[in-house]
Amino acid sequence: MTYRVVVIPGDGIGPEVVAAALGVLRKAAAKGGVNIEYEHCLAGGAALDQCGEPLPAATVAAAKAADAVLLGAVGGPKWDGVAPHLRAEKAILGLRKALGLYANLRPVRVWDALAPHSPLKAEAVAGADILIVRELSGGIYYGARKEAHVADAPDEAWDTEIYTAPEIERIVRVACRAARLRRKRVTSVDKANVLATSRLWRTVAERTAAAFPDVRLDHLYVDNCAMQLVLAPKNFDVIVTGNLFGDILSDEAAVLAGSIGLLPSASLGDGPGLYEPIHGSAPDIAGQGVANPIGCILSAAMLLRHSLDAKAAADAIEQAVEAVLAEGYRTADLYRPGLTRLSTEEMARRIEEEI
Ligand SMILES: NC(=O)C1=CN([C@@H]2O[C@H](COP(=O)(O)OP(=O)(O)OC[C@H]3O[C@@H](n4cnc5c(N)ncnc54)[C@H](O)[C@@H]3O)[C@@H](O)[C@H]2O)C=CC1
Ligand SMILES: CC(C)CC(=O)C(=O)O
Ligand SMILES: [Mg+2]
Repeated sequence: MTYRVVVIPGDGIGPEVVAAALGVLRKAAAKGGVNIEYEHCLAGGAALDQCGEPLPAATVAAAKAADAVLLGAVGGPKWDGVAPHLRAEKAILGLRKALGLYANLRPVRVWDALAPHSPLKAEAVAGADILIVRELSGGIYYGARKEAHVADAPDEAWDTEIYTAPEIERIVRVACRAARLRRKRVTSVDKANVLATSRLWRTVAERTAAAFPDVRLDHLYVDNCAMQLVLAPKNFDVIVTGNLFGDILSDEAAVLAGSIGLLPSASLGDGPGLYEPIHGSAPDIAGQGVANPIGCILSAAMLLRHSLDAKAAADAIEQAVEAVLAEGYRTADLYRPGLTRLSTEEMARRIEEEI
């Protein structure tokens, strides 16, 4: 059988990390006997430049027909001035919606080789292993908003957060199922002391988790969670939360790992999955060959595991990443004197060799 993977490099460092990840994916797939055909598609600023819209219908159609999608990142200052409906970031939100991707899995793993160099206390982060389960197709990113993009100066704007019980139920179920394969703890994060959506979230989370008696559910307000994540990360197993809170907390959790360039993600629904590093297009370092490709490479491993049923190939990538870090190879974001500094491309080649 031949799998079909749509590749969307996007903007900024997106094409750099995707090229790196593709090399590693090809190597792991070849070694594991997994046949993959690739189709490159446009989205984001690159699509805006070439087609006049951030998410061409052809990209959506190709993604829907594929087994999985590998994406870099979209957006950047070049396109920040366009009308809101043309923003490059609309591509990512549109693609997630079109593919029905409601569950965003963001594993945060602190590699042994990196804990000693953490900006946080090494003993606090060493061994931390958290899975953030972020609701991805609802919440404030998708609610109605008033946004003035007229010539007159605006003096009011609003965004709306709507969550329904079925949306909360299905994401809490994902979190509880994931916890069963881990340390059987789910922390549901909300702002139920203020927000109506959060009070619904808490009630539905309780009700849903009751069907998983072997899983311990607790609740934290998001502000406290933000603090506990850096103070006592080892107290967390699975975190389940809404779209906005999950977006913010996962960037924060990247500090535990050492760099946002390390964190992968899988966005899952009932059809093809979308795999992307959690970072954005990093315009400040784009084009310099210094971006850390490991988040995108580990996203490719998640793609193999979740969409192509290729566990051995996924494991091979993760083991190679661990080995290369243990051997002291680092991109600029994690470089320290005494270690070996590699470019984006060199890091990918080193991981390929390790596989
Ligand atoms: N999924 C996506 O396509 C996302 C797109 N964006 C877009 O990306 C653009 C830039 O957003 P920012 O807020 O600056 O977030 P960002 O994640 O692109 O960058 C934040 C910081 O992390 C660094 N960084 C990010 N990825 C890195 C990597 N692989 N290796 C080393 N350092 C890395 C950057 O250099 C920067 O200092 C914006 O247009 C934003 O809307 C932001 C987040 C996600
Ligand atoms: C367009 C944004 C919602 C993308 C983002 O920051 C993310 O999904 O992490
Ligand atoms: Mg984000």
